[in-house]
Amino acid sequence: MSAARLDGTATAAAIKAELRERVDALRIRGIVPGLGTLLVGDDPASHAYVAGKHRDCSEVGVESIRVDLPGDASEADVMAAIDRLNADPAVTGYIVQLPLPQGMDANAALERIDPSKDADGLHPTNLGRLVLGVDGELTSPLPCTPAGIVELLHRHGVELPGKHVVVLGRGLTVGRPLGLLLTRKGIDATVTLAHSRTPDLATEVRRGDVVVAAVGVPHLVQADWIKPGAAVLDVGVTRVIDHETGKAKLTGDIDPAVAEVAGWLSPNPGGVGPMTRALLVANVVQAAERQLAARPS
Ligand SMILES: Nc1nc(=O)c2c([nH]1)NC[C@@H]1CN(c3ccc(C(=O)N[C@@H](CCC(=O)O)C(=O)O)cc3)C=[N+]21
Repeated sequence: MSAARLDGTATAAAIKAELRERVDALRIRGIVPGLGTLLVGDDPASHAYVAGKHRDCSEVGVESIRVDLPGDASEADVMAAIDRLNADPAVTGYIVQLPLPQGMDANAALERIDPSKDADGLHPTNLGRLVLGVDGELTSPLPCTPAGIVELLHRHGVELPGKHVVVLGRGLTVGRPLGLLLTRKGIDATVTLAHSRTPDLATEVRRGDVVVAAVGVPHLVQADWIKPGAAVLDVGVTRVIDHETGKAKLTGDIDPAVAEVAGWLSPNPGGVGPMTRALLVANVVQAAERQLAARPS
């Protein structure tokens, strides 16, 4: 038996086709959605991610506003760039690409973002609304990876109400907000949020009907940790040098043998990554729709 594929590439393509129609409808009403990205420094992985985001935007008719600062930019430079993105009417939503260079206060940067333009859903106001349970079409954005995971499961018919979801990792962009989202009314999962100080990960993971691994430890999750038939989502990415080719290879948190036990498995690449990007574009389009709704008629 081999797990069925949670195909993020195909699902993201379907979401982008739906978004294109919403973008066309906005353009008719005179609103052009635009995604801004603020990237500090020259980390090649971050550059590749940002380029991918702008590629997605061009596919759906969303404009791109790209701001790149050198690695030696000061915190004041970053704050000033954020203020300009807040003020730029062409930018309906934007992200500050993380991580910021060593020593820079990422939380201060996130707090400076206009919450109505927060395409990552990581501003404290929007994280607070996630806790309060305020969201929906015309209210506030959800963090992209958690929303992408829920959407990926939903569109493959994997039900969450009453299920036990084990999340590995408590990071700001995935684990922490995913736990909050999954336990909300309407999604109704029971969540175990495990992390590097959890004593016996294998025992925790064995309880999961759904397992989400977002820790960045290559092939951490073993086949004998998985309840047969469980849905397994591989979020982590680590660049590992392949000993045969000598080249860096993207390696997920899930051991490949898990495919023999799981009922569903998200490939990596091609799973959660493309969903994160599609939900980012969705947040930008939704921000533009909120602008339209707020416009005096
Ligand atoms: N403010 C902020 N928001 C983010 O959403 C954010 C961030 N900072 N910093 C870095 C992480 C990482 N991240 C990825 C998104 C998509 C893929 C993705 O689509 N990956 C492809 C493979 C790409 C490749 O081959 O290099 C895939 O999974 O198929 C990867 C990584 C968003 N992040």
